Amino acid sequence: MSGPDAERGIALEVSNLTKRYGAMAAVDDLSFHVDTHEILGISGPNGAGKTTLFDLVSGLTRPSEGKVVLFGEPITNHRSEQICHLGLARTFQLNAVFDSMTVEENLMTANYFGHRNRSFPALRFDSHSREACDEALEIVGLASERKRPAATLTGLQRKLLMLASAIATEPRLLMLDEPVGGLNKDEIHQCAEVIRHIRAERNLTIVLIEHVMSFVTALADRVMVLHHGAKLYEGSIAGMAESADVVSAYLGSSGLKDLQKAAGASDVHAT
Ligand SMILES: Nc1ncnc2c1ncn2[C@@H]1O[C@H](COP(=O)(O)OP(=O)(O)OP(=O)(O)O)[C@@H](O)[C@H]1O
Repeated sequence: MSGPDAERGIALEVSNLTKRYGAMAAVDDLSFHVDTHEILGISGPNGAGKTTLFDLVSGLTRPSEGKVVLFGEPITNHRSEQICHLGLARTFQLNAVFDSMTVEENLMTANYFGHRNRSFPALRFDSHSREACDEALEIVGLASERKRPAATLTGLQRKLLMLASAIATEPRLLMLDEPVGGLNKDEIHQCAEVIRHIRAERNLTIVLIEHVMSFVTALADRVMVLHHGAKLYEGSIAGMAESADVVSAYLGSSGLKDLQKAAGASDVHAT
């Protein structure tokens, strides 16, 4: 770590970030920061700009304006693989694993290309990639599936493989885009436990986008709600339920009930 942000214990600092598509700002002059070892939950209505924000921070999309600093290092306009090598890994809403590879090949490939620069694009797995693969398999509970082709995994296992692939790059900041979308209640609980375990084991900072309130309340230290690309709310989960703006633009009365129920009934707590 280097630079003033690192000294202040800030993992990610986003300043005045904007992404315009024609006349529409998908992300609109957004500023926030994430402390090291914090879990920040991001919610908001469909089309609020959550995934675009992840794309901007992880280097998949270039910003129109603004600045992104990762562990004290400016990364605005860096390429995604450079950002990954600096310690930021992300997952995607939809399946993003190599179906034709086995589980362990997926993970060794993630480590091989995601951990450091490879000038020669050939797959020659070394002992470091094998160790990173073993550890990632263990941490998400997929060790018994290591030889299976990824295409044969269940929906939950594919989500866990995507998570393990991100872990295999040995990140310091993990960004998860709707990690439990499409999963049932038990699977959501299982994923929350895995993520809690990962944070504790790896001392990670995590930013997660999720609509499932039971999951957000189980894990997040703090939440930010986006609307039309801008910040509608930032603060505690309890405060989110009390924000008239959040209730009217996002939660509605049924979402508010879900949030209150989840906050009251959560049996998985952030460490
Ligand atoms: N490449 C693009 N070209 C034009 N418009 C885009 C592009 N990518 C995103 N948008 C628009 O930007 C806005 C924000 O989209 P984004 O996917 O970031 O929202 P989101 O909050 O992640 O939504 P969801 O919860 O449905 O995933 C939407 O209006 C979307 O249509």
